[in-house]
Amino acid sequence: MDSSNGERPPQGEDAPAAAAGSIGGYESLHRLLQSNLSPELFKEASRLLLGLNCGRALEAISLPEATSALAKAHNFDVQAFRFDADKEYLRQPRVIRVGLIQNSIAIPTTSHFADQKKAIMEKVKPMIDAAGDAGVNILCLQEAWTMPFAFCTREKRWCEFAEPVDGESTQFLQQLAKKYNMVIVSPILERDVNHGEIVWNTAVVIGNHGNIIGIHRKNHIPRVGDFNESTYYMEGNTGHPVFETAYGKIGVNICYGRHHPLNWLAFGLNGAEIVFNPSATVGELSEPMWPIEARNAAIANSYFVGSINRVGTEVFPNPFTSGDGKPQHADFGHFYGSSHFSAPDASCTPSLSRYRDGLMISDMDLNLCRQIKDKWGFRMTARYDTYASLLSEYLKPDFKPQVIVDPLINKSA
Ligand SMILES: NC(=O)NCCC(=O)O
Repeated sequence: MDSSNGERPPQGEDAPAAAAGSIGGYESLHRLLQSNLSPELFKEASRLLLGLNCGRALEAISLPEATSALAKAHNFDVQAFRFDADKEYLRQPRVIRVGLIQNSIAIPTTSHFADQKKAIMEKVKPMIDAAGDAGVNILCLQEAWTMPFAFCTREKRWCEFAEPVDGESTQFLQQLAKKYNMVIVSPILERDVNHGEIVWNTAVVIGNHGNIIGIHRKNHIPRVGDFNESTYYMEGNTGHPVFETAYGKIGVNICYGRHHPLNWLAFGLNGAEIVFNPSATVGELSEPMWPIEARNAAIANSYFVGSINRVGTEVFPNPFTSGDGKPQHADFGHFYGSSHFSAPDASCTPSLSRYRDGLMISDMDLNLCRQIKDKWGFRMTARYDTYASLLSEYLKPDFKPQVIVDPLINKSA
């Protein structure tokens, strides 16, 4: 199974020199296995790693020539797959096409801020065009896509990248949303002009008519490693909205929210059929978690998840520390890309490149969500009443954990 429609650089030993961020010269674990295992063993490994959809390996789908040509001209990875659902007697299939874009920044972080933003927008534009040419219905960009992920620095000057909800990047995407009849989820640094000009980490959801459907603000703000984001913005105040779009019901769980199962649950309870997880995270911190958390959320909540992570290493003008004893440094480490989709039936796509820009496309029959709810009954068997009473007790200052102590605990045998 190789779904690459773009021009792929040589892999493994054929790679001229292992590209920074590659896995020994390979763009992804999937491609490493594909190149080094026999076809039979690769099939078995893929079955175990990616699961099966309707009893079969996920099929790659072919894309229009225009999409492949853009991928080749702008050197981005493009992959495309199809999640099926069973045929139903009473409902028609609800197949939609969904896209995820991952990218590196375009010019050094020392450049003029206006130039940096412009260069990123110019870089991402052909990828959005490629998605539009491929007939993508819903597209999601990465977290804070208009800027370098400068929150490691704690320097306040990066707040200048913040924009009002209807600002420059939204206007840019509104035109494209209209042109391609596409819903676009745009995660930005938001400047809340009506509330003291404070800053939020926000996803703007743009409808396929170019209208702003609404926003969601990141619920969980990290305080881990160099992710010093609490210096810039507070925990979001928008709850867990689900946006009913022309193509399906979507939610946005921004980055660090993926470590919180109740955050995922809340989007599910509000009826999401797809939850996007636009992220910015680095290999040393989170890579072992990356393929697990989103996939688990898709399984536990019977919805699709689209996971997106930026790529590359962003070096900042001034070195910084984060109070963790590490020597001062000027970058976060490598953002490992690896964007992918997970489905409610536990299947998932391979990941995009670990170091190149990329566009992941997947067709998905949203009927799968209810079919999996009916099959596994997770909603029916959940004990929301007991969780709710535990949580309300837990919130009380005099909460006592329900622990039953073995009266013989200190008695020698
Ligand atoms: N952007 C962000 O919230 N990153 C935190 C690190 C992580 O969750 O892996």
